[in-house]
Amino acid sequence: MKPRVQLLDFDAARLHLLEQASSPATSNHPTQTLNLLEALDRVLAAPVVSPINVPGFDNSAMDGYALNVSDFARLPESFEVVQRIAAGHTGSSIEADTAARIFTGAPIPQGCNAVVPQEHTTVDGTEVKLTQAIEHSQNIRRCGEDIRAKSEILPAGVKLGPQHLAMIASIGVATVSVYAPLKVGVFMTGDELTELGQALEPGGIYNSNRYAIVSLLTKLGCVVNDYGIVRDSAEATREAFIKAASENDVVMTCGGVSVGEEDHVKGAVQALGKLDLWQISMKPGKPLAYGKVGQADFIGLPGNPVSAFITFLLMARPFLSKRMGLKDFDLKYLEGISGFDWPRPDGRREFLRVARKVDASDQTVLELYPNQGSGVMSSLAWAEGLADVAAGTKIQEGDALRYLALSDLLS
Ligand SMILES: Nc1nc2c(c(=O)[nH]1)N[C@H]1C(S)=C(S)[C@@H](COP(=O)(O)OP(=O)(O)OC[C@H]3O[C@@H](n4cnc5c(N)ncnc54)[C@H](O)[C@@H]3O)O[C@H]1N2
Ligand code: MOO
Repeated sequence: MKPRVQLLDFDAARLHLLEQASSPATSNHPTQTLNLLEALDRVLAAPVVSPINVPGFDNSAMDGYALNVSDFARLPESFEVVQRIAAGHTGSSIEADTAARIFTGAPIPQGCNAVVPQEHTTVDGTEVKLTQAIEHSQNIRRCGEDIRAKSEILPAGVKLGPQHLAMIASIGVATVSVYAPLKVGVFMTGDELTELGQALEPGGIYNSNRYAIVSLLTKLGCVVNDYGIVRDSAEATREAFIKAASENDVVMTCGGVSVGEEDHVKGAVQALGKLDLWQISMKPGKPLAYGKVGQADFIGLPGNPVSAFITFLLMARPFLSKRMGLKDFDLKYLEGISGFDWPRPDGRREFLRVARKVDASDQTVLELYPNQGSGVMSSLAWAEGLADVAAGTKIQEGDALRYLALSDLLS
């Protein structure tokens, strides 16, 4: 009998994988200069420094009256309105105990030390009376209170979302330096795989993982080169690797990493490069493999559809994110409570497909999908999270349970 293979600890394998992920700054990955709207979802390659203050001048936060109050302890009966300042226009200095009609965003005139919203006033001709107490500096947005000139507003490694683009636009910067996307060559292995549009032969299945992996990579911001289906032969697998490794930063395969004699992926990697990791204590996803083929990183996902998806999210995604230069690449756990019993745990760490409910005391209760099989994609389509159950650990309803939100993993 062959000795039982020692599986690699999930965290140790994950950390090892992350250590192998060279950041684009150290690997001289090319950068691009893009206009802001083209840079959505791209990774900043250099910090953004503001040339200006934002706001660029003290301005009103309200439609109302800009006051020059000489003594906040002894307010005059009323203030005379001596000028009108709209946004985009500048006023002139206002004298003690006079006011300017002012609008949101308009520059605060010299002498003004408080703005009252118009709802807190009564107006009689050119006189404005206050109906509520006021404080020094109220409703004045100060120059530079959002962004200081010469300050770094975003570090390298930020994935540019709409909020970042707006912030960069507010300092008048029209272009940013981002990393060129990572090129990932993908192929699926298996004689049973059938492309959509073709009739299924006996024993055939549709190549559904292609749609998972290509879209997961695209969503992450990678350029995907899809090499299609590679038949179960050592030669075809080697040829596919040689081509994909010469044309991409990373080669990702799916299937053919288990122990059967039709599993040619590992052998091809060992022949052409180096197999660094294989067989991890996780369920689903045990046969996940990592290595190098030429200059390219190799990630071998298992063929079972749920295993491929989950190993992508938990292992490949953090690796690729770090490789893409993202500073925020690791898993983010949330706390919940089990809504189920798990009396027969596996010897591997398990990632269970769960949905979230909020109970009467506002706690997140995790409900289990009944079929946790590695081929059951309905479990993932239904799920909102992956509950993390330590190897060999029984769970009882009501126990604390950490989980990863799919909305985060798929963002
Ligand atoms: N004797 C053993 N058998 C298996 C072991 C083991 O340790 N000993 N491990 C099992 C585990 S765990 C997994 S996960 C799978 C993974 O195997 P492979 O990565 O080699 O994948 P395949 O054998 O090629 O396929 C597995 C399964 O997935 C289907 N598949 C494959 N590619 C696709 C695709 N592109 N789209 C949809 N479905 C796909 C394939 O038809 C198989 O049903 O191995 C276990 N076996
Ligand atoms: O690890 Mo496999 O993913 O159990 O089916």
